Amino acid sequence: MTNKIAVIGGGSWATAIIKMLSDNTSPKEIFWWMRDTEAISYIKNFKHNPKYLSAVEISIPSSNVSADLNFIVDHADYIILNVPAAFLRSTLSDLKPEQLKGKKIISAIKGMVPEYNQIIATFLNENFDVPYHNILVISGPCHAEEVALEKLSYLTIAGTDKKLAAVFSDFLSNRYIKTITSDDIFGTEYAAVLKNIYAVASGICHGLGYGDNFQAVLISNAIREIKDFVDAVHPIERDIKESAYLGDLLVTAYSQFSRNRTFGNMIGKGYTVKSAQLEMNMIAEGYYATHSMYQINKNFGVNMPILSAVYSILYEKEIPQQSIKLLTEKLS
Ligand SMILES: NC(=O)C1=CN([C@@H]2O[C@H](COP(=O)(O)OP(=O)(O)OC[C@H]3O[C@@H](n4cnc5c(N)ncnc54)[C@H](O)[C@@H]3O)[C@@H](O)[C@H]2O)C=CC1
Ligand SMILES: O=C(CO)COP(=O)(O)O
Repeated sequence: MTNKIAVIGGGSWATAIIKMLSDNTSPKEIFWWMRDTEAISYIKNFKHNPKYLSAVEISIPSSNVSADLNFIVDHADYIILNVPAAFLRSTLSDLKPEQLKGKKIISAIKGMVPEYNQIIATFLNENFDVPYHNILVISGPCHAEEVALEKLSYLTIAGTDKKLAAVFSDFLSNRYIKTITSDDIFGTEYAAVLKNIYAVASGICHGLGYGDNFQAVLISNAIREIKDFVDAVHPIERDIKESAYLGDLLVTAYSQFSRNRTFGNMIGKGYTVKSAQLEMNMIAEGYYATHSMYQINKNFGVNMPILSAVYSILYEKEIPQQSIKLLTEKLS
């Protein structure tokens, strides 16, 4: 039986995932949903996504690219969700839970559904009755731009059903993608959400003129905040130095390709949130995640001074210089 895999979303990461799946040799049929009908026509005519990773050649059949979500979902056994988290609820609003019955749903999103302050696995479970054993998460330090360049990258596939994680990871691995499996679906999701916030913090500090010496202190403190939070939310044995946790924090905080760092840098340089968002054609999940995580942490009470500083800048109109100056007194 040929495995049928759908990718939902038309941005950089969705385009990179289409490339990874296409460059993997196991037999499969790939479907692709995106909302932008002009981009779909362009892909059908010229085999490239016009707005995101436009150098990547798209080799899937034209008839498998569509803006009809029902058509794409009904054709697939594996559904990879990859719209930014802020748009997930509206994207899936016409879909009924029965349509996802028995299907394996994989989140490649690193963000929280803002309407519910939920990670994607919980959102799918509570709103679409998808059992946790049918849910996987794709994470790990990996920028879409480097996938386009076929630079060696490692992805972690996390799921409560480790066998399913192994089966799915065999669809993604190829000559430049190595896959690791994990059963820590909640810790992996929360760590991926949090690292975006710390990359925003890193960008803000860079924009304010702090140097590499301070960045190293900031990121050392950030990984401790991540560890304390994920241990509080989902206390299992985990090594926070694994690439899905520490690795993803490092690449997002330091890479030239990071959307979150770029967004933070603009805030540090004095842009308003609105103008920084307008300047980017891409989505910095850390902006939305800061709000959700700040609310969630009211229940857990974990000491997270970096999260609080970023929240005060993005949502309480605090002046970045002042918030970061106060933060520097709390780091060690
Ligand atoms: N880009 C990357 O290297 C990686 C991204 N991710 C995650 O993948 C997810 C998707 O991000 P990217 O592909 O980077 O997005 P992107 O920033 O490249 O593109 C933005 C996407 O959002 C869509 N969009 C914008 N406004 C919308 C609206 N009102 N309704 C619906 N869709 C809208 C655009 O059509 C586009 O598909 C995020 O959760 C991100 O954290 C995860 C790993 C790597
Ligand atoms: O998750 C990512 C890299 O692993 C992408 O991070 P950015 O969204 O900040 O580019």
